[in-house]
Amino acid sequence: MLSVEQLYVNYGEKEILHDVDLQVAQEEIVMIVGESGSGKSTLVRSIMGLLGEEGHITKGNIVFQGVNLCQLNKKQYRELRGSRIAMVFQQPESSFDPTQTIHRQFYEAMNVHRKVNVREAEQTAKSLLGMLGFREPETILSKYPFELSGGMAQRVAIALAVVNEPAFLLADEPTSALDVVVQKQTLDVILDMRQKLHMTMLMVTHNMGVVAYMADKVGVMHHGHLVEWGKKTELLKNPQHPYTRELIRAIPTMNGILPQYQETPQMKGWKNKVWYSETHWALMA
Ligand SMILES: Nc1ncnc2c1ncn2[C@@H]1O[C@H](COP(=O)(O)OP(=O)(O)OP(=O)(O)O)[C@@H](O)[C@H]1O
Repeated sequence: MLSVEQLYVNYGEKEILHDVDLQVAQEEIVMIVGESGSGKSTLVRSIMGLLGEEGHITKGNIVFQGVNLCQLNKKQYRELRGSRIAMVFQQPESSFDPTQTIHRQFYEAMNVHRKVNVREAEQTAKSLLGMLGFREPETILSKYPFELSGGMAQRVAIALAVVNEPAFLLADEPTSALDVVVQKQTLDVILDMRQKLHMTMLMVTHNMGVVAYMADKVGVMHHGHLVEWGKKTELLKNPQHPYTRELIRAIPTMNGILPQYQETPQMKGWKNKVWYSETHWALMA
């Protein structure tokens, strides 16, 4: 589905990403962890084609569904964003126009990619918001972004990101600005969306608890290098790189021992999922 091949990225003269290689298969959730400044957001921005004036790919390829994204022009990239690849940001405000109602934002997000009428946009938005657990979606649609709480706004931002049913969703720390309870609800919503819309995902987090909860594969970034890459279960049980060991040791648990995986009935059909009690979750957030 997506393959990052020997990617080197600079901001100006400074090399930020060095020889990054990873593959994301259909419907997989890949999580990228690493300390602040290790290059996680730069990797996501490279995939989205949003490196800005200073940033550029100096070497390597990003291949999505057989197309080399590094060869797209700005117009082609714009067409891809929001339709086949979408993004959820850390701050939900980044996804909204503060001067428009939520309904208008759904309408415009859909209209960029295909002609829809207001009623059709409303129906789609209501159905998505319903899926995301809003009991009265029409009330949400009539609101302005500032009228939503942080947790509500992030769920609406997720709905807006997936309104055109993208094949691939990128998320840069989508829950770190939220409180612990809302964090878990939001992550569950993302898992639910993945299942309902058959999306593939790459998500950045600094939280190993989140990785343990929902990743299939994990990449660990350190000083712009992808120092470890593999299936979550293997990586958590048998980390190879000293930095990964450090990250895992830092997961707070009640007894200081890495929690054991438990297969539960809720996980039926969800390969490699890890279940934690609410208490455990709160401790790890
Ligand atoms: N627009 C920019 N211009 C110049 N340097 C930048 C720019 N954006 C990021 N950098 C630098 O690139 C490096 C990687 O930053 P990046 O934001 O990708 O790291 P990160 O792992 O996402 O960090 P965080 O977890 O704090 O968001 C850092 O040294 C940062 O200072």
